[in-house]
Amino acid sequence: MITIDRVSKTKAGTRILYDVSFEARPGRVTGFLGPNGAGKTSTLRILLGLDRPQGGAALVCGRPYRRLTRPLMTVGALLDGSGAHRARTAHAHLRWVAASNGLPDSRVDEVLEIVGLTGDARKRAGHFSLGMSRRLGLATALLGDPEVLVLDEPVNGLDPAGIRWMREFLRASAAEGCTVLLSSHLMGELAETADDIIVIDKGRVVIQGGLADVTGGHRTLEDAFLALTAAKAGGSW
Ligand SMILES: Nc1ncnc2c1ncn2[C@@H]1O[C@H](COP(=O)(O)OP(=O)(O)OP(=O)(O)O)[C@@H](O)[C@H]1O
Repeated sequence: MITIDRVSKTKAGTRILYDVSFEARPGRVTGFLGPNGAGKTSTLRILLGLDRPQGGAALVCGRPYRRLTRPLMTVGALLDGSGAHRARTAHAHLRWVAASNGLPDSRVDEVLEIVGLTGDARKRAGHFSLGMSRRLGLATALLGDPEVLVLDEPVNGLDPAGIRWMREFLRASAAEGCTVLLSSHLMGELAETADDIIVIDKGRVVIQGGLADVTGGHRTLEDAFLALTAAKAGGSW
């Protein structure tokens, strides 16, 4: 369960989040959608304890990230890049993260297998393609077998087969009871993957609900999105 409760944030003297509130529930994929600069990454960074809000609370399983006793076993996060040092192999990176979180080495081979990187495990992260880096980032997020997944633009850099694989993986995770929250620019992709949608624009949630409710009387999620946000004015999307 993820709870974002009236989160506000000011950066460099400018308000970037205004009382943002929503929930992402277990067993569902929740899509977090918004134009460039809407506040998606800022919200996810607060949720993951990388930034502090000026007001409100962001909770994972009822607690702020910083108060989780074993964060990697509660929430797996995929933000920019893989998080691995360029000179480290995928296997060495994962072993290092596993060891520093008290997780067994055996889990490293399991997550490499899940994300399809077993054959590339001994390659250096610096030699990985963008898509391979996303897979390594996801493998790291999965090390603790967390019940919550938070992913910022997870299909960025993936080829069509990779996109389909990611979609199926996220749907299967939700089917097993995980809470999955992902941001994406790709409305078609979100419409295929998400059960619930939150649309944020200029730091404010403009609509949230089940995919069918948000799409409402519009033909597609993209039409609904364009009608709801400044992007319809040929803006920043
Ligand atoms: N360090 C910072 N200092 C000042 N302003 C910032 C900083 N980081 C982000 N912002 C501003 O906060 C707003 C929200 O940015 P954020 O990155 O959260 O948006 P986003 O929805 O993730 O956008 P994108 O889809 O382009 O990644 C933007 O107006 C951005 O310029």
